[in-house]
Amino acid sequence: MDLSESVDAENSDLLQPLRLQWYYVSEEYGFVLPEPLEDLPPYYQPWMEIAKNVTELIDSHSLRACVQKMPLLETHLLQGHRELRLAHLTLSVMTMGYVWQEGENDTVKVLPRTLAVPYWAVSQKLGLPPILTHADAVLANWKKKDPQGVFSMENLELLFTLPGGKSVHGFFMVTLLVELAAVPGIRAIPEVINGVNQGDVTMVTRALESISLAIDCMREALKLMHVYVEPAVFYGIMRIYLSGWKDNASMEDGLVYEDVQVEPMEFSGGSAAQSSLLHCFDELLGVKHEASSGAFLTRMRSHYMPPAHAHFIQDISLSRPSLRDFVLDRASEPLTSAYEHCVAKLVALRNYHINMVSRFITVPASRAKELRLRGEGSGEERSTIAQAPTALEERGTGGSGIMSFLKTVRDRTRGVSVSPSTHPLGAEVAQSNAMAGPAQKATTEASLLSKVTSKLFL
Ligand code: HEM
Repeated sequence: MDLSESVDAENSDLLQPLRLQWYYVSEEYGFVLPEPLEDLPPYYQPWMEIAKNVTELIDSHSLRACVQKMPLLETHLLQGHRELRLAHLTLSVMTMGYVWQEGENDTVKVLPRTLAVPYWAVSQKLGLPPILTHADAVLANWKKKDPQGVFSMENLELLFTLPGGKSVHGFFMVTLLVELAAVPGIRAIPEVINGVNQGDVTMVTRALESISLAIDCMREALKLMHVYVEPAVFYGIMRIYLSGWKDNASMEDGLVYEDVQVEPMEFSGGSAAQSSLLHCFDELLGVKHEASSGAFLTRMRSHYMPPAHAHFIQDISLSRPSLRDFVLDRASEPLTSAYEHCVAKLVALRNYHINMVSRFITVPASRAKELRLRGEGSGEERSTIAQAPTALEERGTGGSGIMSFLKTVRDRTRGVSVSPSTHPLGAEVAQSNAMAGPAQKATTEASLLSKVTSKLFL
């Protein structure tokens, strides 16, 4: 069975012990695609040649012309899941470049058939949308320079890049390290569910302890974003290439995929909201999201993740009795404390992320506004922040109203606590609330790296 197919009913019967391999989740890599292919068969070289040179072609304003001259290739020669994932990534990189080559003021209404037809076919086979997703840009876009070496920023390379130089490598590879840091927590999920089914309090308690440790490691890995990504470059240059054509004022009508469908289609841009990690932890802990943020997250899950991973999340949500009910029912102090730690760590992670979004989006957005109003700024600012698309100013790449969305999601996470007034990690949560961007700047790269790599077992 392929990762793109849904898990069969027999396997997903939760009376059997839950296993990661049913859902193509790796014990070693979690949701990350193990050892992605680097090249397609020779027939697909026209795609590879353009996709490998996308940034240069954008710089010289010639990507659109190249794509229009590209031959229309068949997709039936693509074999197996990894070839399809590489094809999707290749076509996604070309599409984002094609649409946004001239910035927000000269977008296109039609994606030419040379790109649209194979892109649609590959997307259908994978169950992914025809736009760059987290599953492409992060999960399937990596290579170790030294295959025997560790997963570290220095030893990781992107297969494909987009405009933004080193910050693009930083953004995708730090996100990859967050995915990898979560793996022990993902491995512990079946233990929690199977432990609850067997009424084994000790097993559930231990598995929850692994999960809270893994969430801590995710937060440590996330800190590297401040070291490897320039906020001005992220905001002014990179962000547009991640953005989509749904709820986007500069592409109000969406995009016509030529020879696929006459009517335009709308798709959200790439975002780590499409990562399966937090969806899994939310479902396990019983976090119930508020209507509109919940609808956004459900849309990300249903349409922007590999289907087998979305199925895993769904099966976690369906497991009965729920973990939270089990914790309340058993009233065991170590079990309750382990559950509360997970909730608190997840709140702390979301708080950290909110502060990061403020540094990478809110602050540069207000500077960009100021520059536009006053027409000032250094040469560097004019070549980065000042270029930022105005349509994305207050919206996430997925089109959401960023801060209120993120805070609502964080508050709902906090709300799942079984003893909110006596939060065991109240102080830690409060501290992470107070840690705004500049404070983190003071943390040296060396100390961050040593902390993270010492926990990155891989
Ligand atoms: C510079 C780095 C980052 C920025 C600026 C950023 C920005 C955003 C924005 C604007 C949203 C709102 C939804 C959307 O627009 O798609 C979002 C959501 C989200 N992001 Fe990030 N993000 C960053 C890195 C990461 C990383 C590394 C992860 C971890 C894998 C992550 C995980 C999430 C999750 C899970 C959501 C959904 C909301 C939630 O569950 O709390 N983000 N992010």
